[in-house]
Amino acid sequence: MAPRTNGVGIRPEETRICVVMVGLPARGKSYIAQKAQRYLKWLSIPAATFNVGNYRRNDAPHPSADFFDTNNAEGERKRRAAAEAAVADMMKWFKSGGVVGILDATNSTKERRKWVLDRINQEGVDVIFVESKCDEEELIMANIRDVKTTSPDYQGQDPEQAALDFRNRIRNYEKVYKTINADGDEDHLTYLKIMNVGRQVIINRIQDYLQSRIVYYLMNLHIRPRSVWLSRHGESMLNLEGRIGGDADLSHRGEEYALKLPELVLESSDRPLTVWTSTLKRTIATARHLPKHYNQLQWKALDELDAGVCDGMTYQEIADMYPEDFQARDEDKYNYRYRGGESYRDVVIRLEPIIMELERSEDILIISHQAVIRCIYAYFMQKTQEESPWVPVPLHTLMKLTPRAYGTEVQIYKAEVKAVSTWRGKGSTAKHEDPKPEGGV
Ligand SMILES: O=P(O)(O)OC[C@H]1O[C@@](CO)(OP(=O)(O)O)[C@@H](O)[C@@H]1O
Repeated sequence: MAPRTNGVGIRPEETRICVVMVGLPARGKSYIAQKAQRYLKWLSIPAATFNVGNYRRNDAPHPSADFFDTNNAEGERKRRAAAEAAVADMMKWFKSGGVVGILDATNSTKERRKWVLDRINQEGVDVIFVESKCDEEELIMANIRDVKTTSPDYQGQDPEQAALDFRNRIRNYEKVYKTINADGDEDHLTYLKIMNVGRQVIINRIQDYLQSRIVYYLMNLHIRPRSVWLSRHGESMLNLEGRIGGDADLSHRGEEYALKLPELVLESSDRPLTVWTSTLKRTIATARHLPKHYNQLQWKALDELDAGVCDGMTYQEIADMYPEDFQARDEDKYNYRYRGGESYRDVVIRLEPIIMELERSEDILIISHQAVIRCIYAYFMQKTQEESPWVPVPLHTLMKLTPRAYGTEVQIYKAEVKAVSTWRGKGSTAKHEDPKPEGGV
């Protein structure tokens, strides 16, 4: 049999990349590492982050700033041992099928980068350095406040003291920090240098497909404050009948939701949003009462999962006509592809440009469909492929997702307009049933 890709163009058994983060503390490295990991896993590329700080904490849980002074021999030894332990674990993880390992540490000297490169190359793994360089005081201060005062290093300490100590720690790093290729003798390295979170980027010797995809994704990230709003369309005529797919109009209650939506949006935001809908009537109709000055854009990629030959059927009709398919879908809902239609995996792949554009943009409201919203929600909330196709996404509910340093905050706004439930539990052929309490929104 010909070798198969995992649907996103890579052959996992032939690819192993280590992304080595570089940069002073409080430059958003962990944020970048966490985002990259989440994105890759969402695309079914096995990815994991190895945070050297976590290894160092085993040996030095609450170090003060002078621990990080390069003249402190004991500190130096412990920091080096932590880096070694993280790299060793990553190598074990690669042997168990890992594809992209992310080494989250400062790696801020040439010597350390040389050591990391030699150590990792010797195992046959490619290295790409990703440096986050930032000299905007405001961004750095926000990072100090946001992340470091909640860091386990400063647990139980006065936040003001913690911030002061943390600034001294940064000073110690600054004494020895060398940006990549500052002296022109690191030109052989594969690297991406991101300045002031995307304002300027330098790319050097990026080699293959997966590396360029990672770089492309990271180039699109920004950390300006913003949120993403998600809503399904208002209840449709087919929802009322428990029929899937189609291109139906809104029901009477669906129209009511469309009228209520501007109010819900204004309650959740004081800035104008850009609205993205699918190309289907029910999402366009749901968006039509939003303020005229909101830009609107229709995306084919936001259309509902294509149910192929089952389009327009009820779950009962599918179970009667295609019993094996009905069962196969329940057994592996993420991978099951409707005859002549799509799987959740297919939807994720077609949503990739949406995610890329979302990362580049600021406040966006997406009005789409049950399966599509589940996939976008899974990206932000790190839902697994087993969980995501079953997440309840009720009608007439607006969700606001706000990316934070270590995850995504969710706020829910419910319009008080009744609607049927379109959630379906495993094995069930009910037209409408209440979602099980676990998970979802
Ligand atoms: O994957 P499941 O759970 O079947 O949910 C997807 C289904 O949700 C529905 C409603 O049942 O979405 P939508 O409300 O956008 O029409 C179907 O069209 C779609 O096939």
